Amino acid sequence: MPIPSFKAFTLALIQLGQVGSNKVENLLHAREMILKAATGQGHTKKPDLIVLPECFNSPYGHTHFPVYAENIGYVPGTAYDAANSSSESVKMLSSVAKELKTWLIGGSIPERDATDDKIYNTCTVYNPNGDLVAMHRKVHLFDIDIPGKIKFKESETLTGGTTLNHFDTEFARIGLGICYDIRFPEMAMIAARKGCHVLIYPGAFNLTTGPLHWELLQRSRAIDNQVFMSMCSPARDMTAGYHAWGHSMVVDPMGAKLCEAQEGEEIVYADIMPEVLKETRAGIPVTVQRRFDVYKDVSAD
Ligand SMILES: O=C(O)CCC(=O)C(=O)O
Repeated sequence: MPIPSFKAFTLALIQLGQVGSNKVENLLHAREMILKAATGQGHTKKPDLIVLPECFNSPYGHTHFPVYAENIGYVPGTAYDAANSSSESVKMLSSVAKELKTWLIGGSIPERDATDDKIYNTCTVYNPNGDLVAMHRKVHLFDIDIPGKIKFKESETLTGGTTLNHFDTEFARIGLGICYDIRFPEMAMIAARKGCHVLIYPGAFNLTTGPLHWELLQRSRAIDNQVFMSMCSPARDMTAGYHAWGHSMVVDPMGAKLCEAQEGEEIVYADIMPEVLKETRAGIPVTVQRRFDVYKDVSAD
């Protein structure tokens, strides 16, 4: 597929709050917030692409994933009827994308694959006709144990995805990842070498790793690859079982922050300007200075 030419566009990140145990309410609230984000809320431009956070329809926790998991049944490259999907979340996302005529990254949801009964942490993407055009299953599962601070083991109920994914819009090629995927620079590197201009990872860091790593990792991936990088988090809820860091943000190819949410429910916007990518790559030409004669291109598949 030819890489689309990179044009200016506006990105909206929904740092979603009120994600509780009632899925119907979670979906209704997410829909309301997508409608709100689409108005632009006084930002200079209305958004072309709206993003939800990781696990937006269910509480975050490995015991919840099997309970909230939905069958999606999307096979990339084949026809898929999102309006009549067996997934309630897919139906809602598809219909609101179509209603608003917007691109939409549906954060992530727990997905049960009917063919192998495995559960994945899955991001789906919709075009302005409401078609489901891309899907990413979190590749790297969040299994960490920092004594006295945080222990989390997604692999107790989830399986890691096995594919890397991006999608094309009329304004950019966009690479996908989910949360912990950002700690693996190879993934971002491969996406950038495949021509992605922007990388978007719904995520939900925590109060231990968030303060030190959330921003640093995004700025690092942006600078490594001279791309725009963004992560969209749920709002922090201290009554929930998992305390998300928040601070959804967009970083430009120089590593400068274009916008950042605080901890609560909030929608933030960023204007993505292709000149910044072009100027960064011209001024600091690392993309053409690589020494693959000295070391291998580790991003090559
Ligand atoms: O990498 C981290 O510190 C947090 C990752 C995480 O929360 C996740 O993958 O859901």
